[in-house]
Amino acid sequence: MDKAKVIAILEAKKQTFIEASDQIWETPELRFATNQSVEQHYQVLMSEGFHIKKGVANMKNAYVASYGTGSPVIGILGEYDALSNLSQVADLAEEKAVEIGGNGHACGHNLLGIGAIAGAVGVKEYLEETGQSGTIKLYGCPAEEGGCGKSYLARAGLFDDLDIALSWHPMDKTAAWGSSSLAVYHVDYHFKGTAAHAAGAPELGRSALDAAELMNIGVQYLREHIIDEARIHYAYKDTGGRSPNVVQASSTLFYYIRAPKIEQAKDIFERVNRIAEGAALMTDTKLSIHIDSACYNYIPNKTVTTNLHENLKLLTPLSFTEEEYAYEQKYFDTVSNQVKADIFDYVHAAFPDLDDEQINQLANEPISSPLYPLTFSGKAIGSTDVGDVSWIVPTGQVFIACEPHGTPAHSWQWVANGKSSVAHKGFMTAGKAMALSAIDLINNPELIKQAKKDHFEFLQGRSYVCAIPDDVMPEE
Ligand SMILES: Nc1ccc(C(=O)N[C@@H](CCC(=O)O)C(=O)O)cc1
Repeated sequence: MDKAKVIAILEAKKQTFIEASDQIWETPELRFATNQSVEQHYQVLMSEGFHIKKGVANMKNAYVASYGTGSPVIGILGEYDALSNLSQVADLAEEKAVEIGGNGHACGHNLLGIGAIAGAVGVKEYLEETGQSGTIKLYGCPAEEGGCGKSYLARAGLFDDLDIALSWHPMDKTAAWGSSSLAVYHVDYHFKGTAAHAAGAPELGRSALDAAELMNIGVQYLREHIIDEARIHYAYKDTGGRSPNVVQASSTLFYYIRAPKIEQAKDIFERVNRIAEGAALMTDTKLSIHIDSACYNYIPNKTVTTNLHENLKLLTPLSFTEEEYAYEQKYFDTVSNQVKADIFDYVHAAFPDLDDEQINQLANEPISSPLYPLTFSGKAIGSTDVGDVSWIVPTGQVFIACEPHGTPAHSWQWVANGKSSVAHKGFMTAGKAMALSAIDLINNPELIKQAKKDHFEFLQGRSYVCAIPDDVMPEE
């Protein structure tokens, strides 16, 4: 069975995938609470004859679906969680919530998970028809956003029997993913004070809200004295209530502490802890620190990533209809001139042989069509729990342009675009790329051997130890 046939089989199933992806878009769920979203996955996987193990690694909405027998064992990683406060009307080119304060699929995980399923189905069809030895395992991973679901799967050893892992992410450009990501610690800082009448007896109150504010100020001073690449952000989970006339007796801050390497993130985490202790001392409150989750930096495997790049060559440049270009144009019009200028520079750097007119043409596409050259440098984008997987097994990923050019992840534009035909094309391209690579890997044991060699060279004797303490369990 050749690659063209796998592509044709996937195209024939496109409508089923679209319905599941759109349905997940309609019910955006956070972190581990992806109850309805995972059901959409189960329906498709059951109808495709996968064997599904539900509720793995203490996460009721995590699963491993497999098909086939024997080696090699190829894993594909899927996600389906959304983000809070990013509700947005579909197909609308201005910011407008469906439900104010509601959740939204602003990172495209409705597409990500279904693209992963498409990839796994492509491999299944191939194994079925050729009768070759090989197992495809699809991992249903909740809580990529701020929960590190895959780190829990990793801690439970669920990736240990894989030869290779593959994944993808929606993006505004298409490329094999050769850059790293930031390691991150997610930490709750909880302060406990004493309530008292804020006018009548303030001297008897000890303010946990003051402690939280002082901690944030302390961290603000820390930022100058850490490495440039580090990132520290916070959200208030509890401000101690809505009554100014009560000295607030509790507060909780949720911090993300990020750096290129896990050891660097840990070092900064420990410095932030000392600032929190200082804030507790200053306010005479009690502090408790709780690691919510953590994940490693991503290590792109050279052999696997290069193979994905070769397969992307077969699937690019992406082609879109006039209607699709017009549809994406309305979002592209919301992008600032500064960002557009940055895109010009980016295209110029990636394709140095093009003249200005050609660069302008590519830079002004409302949805990006070309395959970008493969590089193993480049700035780390955010964090991802795929990082943990990449320390255990050689891992490769692709970015597929399915989002409006120049718009960032976690934006209303990504939510609005999430049920468009461009978005659907994107997950189909991703599924095909992963299926084709898996097929190459199944047919070329040498590739897998080389990928493992790269992996062990990178590790240099280090081994993966999950950064989440053993007693921390996934929490909704
Ligand atoms: N290709 C991508 C991979 C991850 C992300 C992303 O935004 N991840 C979240 C992960 C949050 C986390 O768990 O730390 C982030 O960085 O804030 C964005 C694009």
